[in-house]
Amino acid sequence: MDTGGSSESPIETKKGKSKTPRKTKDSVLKQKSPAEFFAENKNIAGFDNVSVKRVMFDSIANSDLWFHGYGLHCFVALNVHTYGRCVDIWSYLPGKSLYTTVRELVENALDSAEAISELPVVEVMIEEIGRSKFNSMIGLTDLDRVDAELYDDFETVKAREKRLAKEARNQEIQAKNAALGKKVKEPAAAKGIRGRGEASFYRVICKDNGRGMPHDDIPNMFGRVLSGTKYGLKQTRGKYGLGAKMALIWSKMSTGLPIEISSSMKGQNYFSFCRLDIDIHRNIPHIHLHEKRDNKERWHGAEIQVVIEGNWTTYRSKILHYMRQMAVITPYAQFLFKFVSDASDKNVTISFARRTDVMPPVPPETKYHPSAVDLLLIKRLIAETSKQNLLQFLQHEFVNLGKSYAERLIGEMGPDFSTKMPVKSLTSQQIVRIHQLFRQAKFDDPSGDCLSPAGEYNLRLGIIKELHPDMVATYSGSAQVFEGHPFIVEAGVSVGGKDVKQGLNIFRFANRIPLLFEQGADVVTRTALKRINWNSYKINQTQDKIGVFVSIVSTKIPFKGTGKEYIGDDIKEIASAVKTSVQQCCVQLKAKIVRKIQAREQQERKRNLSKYIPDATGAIYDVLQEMARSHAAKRKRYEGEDAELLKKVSVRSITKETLSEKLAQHVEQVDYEMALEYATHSGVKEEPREPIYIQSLEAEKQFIDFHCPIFVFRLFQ
Ligand SMILES: Nc1ncnc2c1ncn2[C@@H]1O[C@H](COP(=O)(O)OP(=O)(O)OP(=O)(O)O)[C@@H](O)[C@H]1O
Repeated sequence: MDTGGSSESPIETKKGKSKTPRKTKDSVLKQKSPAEFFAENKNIAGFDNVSVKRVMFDSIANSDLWFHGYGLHCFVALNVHTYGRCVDIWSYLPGKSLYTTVRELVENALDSAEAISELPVVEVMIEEIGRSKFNSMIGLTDLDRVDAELYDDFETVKAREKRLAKEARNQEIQAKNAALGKKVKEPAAAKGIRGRGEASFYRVICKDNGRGMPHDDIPNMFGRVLSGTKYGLKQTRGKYGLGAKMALIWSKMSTGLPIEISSSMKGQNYFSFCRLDIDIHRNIPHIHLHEKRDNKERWHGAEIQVVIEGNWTTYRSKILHYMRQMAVITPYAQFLFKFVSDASDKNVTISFARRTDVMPPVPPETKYHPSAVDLLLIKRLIAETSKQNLLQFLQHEFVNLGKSYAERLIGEMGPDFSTKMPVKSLTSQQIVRIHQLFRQAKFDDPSGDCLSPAGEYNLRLGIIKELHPDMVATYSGSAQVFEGHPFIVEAGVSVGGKDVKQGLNIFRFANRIPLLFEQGADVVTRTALKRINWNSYKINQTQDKIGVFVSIVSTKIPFKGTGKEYIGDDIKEIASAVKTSVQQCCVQLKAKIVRKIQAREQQERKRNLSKYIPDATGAIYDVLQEMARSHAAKRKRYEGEDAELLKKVSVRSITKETLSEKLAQHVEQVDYEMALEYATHSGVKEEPREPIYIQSLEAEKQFIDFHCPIFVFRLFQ
């Protein structure tokens, strides 16, 4: 009989004995530790390591280079997209990790200093480590290459010839251009093919003056994924208990080196030193050294040191941009950033000085809002509460739930519930009922008391210091709520400035963290691009240099993903608050812009009018002379007759009307209205105010010579 040999039926051996069915590989149940999961999915935490390189198709298709350059261990896949004659090559190279490591350490440093209300001082150093140095650090002998073709930076004879010919051609073009007096581009440094095996290891050190860590907690804080002190309902930069561990996981994966932590808390006479790595499979710290050392200097804070593979060349500007934006949103902190390399021309030292001692208050921890909890959370709160009965539980574990409202809610829950019933005795169904009611009932919105926004002052200060704009307006909205979580949006809009490109320059901050990636999908970008009618505020969206700064703080920032890169556009409360805040800034700016336009127009008209200064001078001179003549005629009349009256003969006031009339008569293109307007703006009133008694003809001349330039100056200043 044919058994069919189906995979479901036991396999018959030749001797007719049955064998235990062999399970296919993918049906074996496995577990993964959180550390393993994040090691395999580093990209969700911002440790993406895929690089994309666009290459001319022709230049690689028939070339050995293709196979040598990308065909070995670095090659992952050839992207199916072709762009004209180019293809994208996706390769597994250390990418964003250096940036994310710096970011995670800096944010921890700031959280730590702010938690003890200490004005933060954060020092970051990235030291480039060449391959030889790295090898000697790990005790690996530096070997010379034997089989050169084995390496991904190997250049075939053909490829070398081609490159040299191209370089020679370029030089020739440059020389020709120079001879023709054309602009000559700086020749690019002779590239060759840069080996990916060159220096790409970095020691990252971040030191702060924060609160430090308790000695015994350090291993778990750094060696156990998803462990941290920032899980409560509180506005902090950190949230997931992941960042520092990801830096360690990446260091373990790329260099195999452990992380080193030095830390001391205020008043401690020792500091803790801990060197550890992480047991990825068990998600537990693997401690190499953990000891207390003498703290002679009595410093407090932490210094974290980690060695990772990375990419400074590509991420240099992102890292510096991040530090710069951090300085904008944290002007009360002092940052020192250093990049140190063996090639001293690559070294970078930047310090961002503290610009204010005004620090936002430490955000307090708050309780959950009834509309923001789910079933699991209610169960957890019940398990953790110290309150005995249902009424006390509702009153004390949630915000905006007073005694009488809690009693009304319990009444509404049904006959099975009572205020005095022990909260720990609630059944699963009863908890579902509470949850349902929390969803349906009305509650006052949570207040923003638990939030600590950067403050309009700090925002404005940061913008002015970093961008030197021509104009800036800021706005701080009141607390609002999404899904039971309070949030505050603050915004700043600037026009003009240093190093600002034309069009919209968007700066996003969430819980005082600058967000630099995934800009296109972010609520701030979308709002600025699509929902603000810039023209109506007299701002030209494409020509003006516009800075849009939006800072959102909340006990829960609805980031998309754990990488904290952007806030989606799908929460309507946030989208609308962002729009209002930006609009409010624009309204303020519009008033300034209108004033500026008017001043510019007036300036312009004056500039135009200044062409007529000589004519105007003549006209004014005429007016004054006329006055002097009439004065002289009077003098003549009284001379020898009435000495007393003669003494009183004065030069009468010149009025702006007289002046304007004369100007209009004598100055081409200036009519009476215009002259009057100018005379008024220029402050020409009655001149001279007091009668002037001129005793001689010489004095008359002096009067004219003195007053004529004054009028001209007033008119055209
Ligand atoms: N420089 C530091 N000073 C004091 N404590 C620190 C410092 N760095 C880390 N910690 C402690 O280690 C914990 C874990 O840090 P980690 O960066 O892994 O996560 P997190 O900051 O809590 O959250 P997130 O993953 O969102 O950044 C922190 O919650 C904090 O208690």
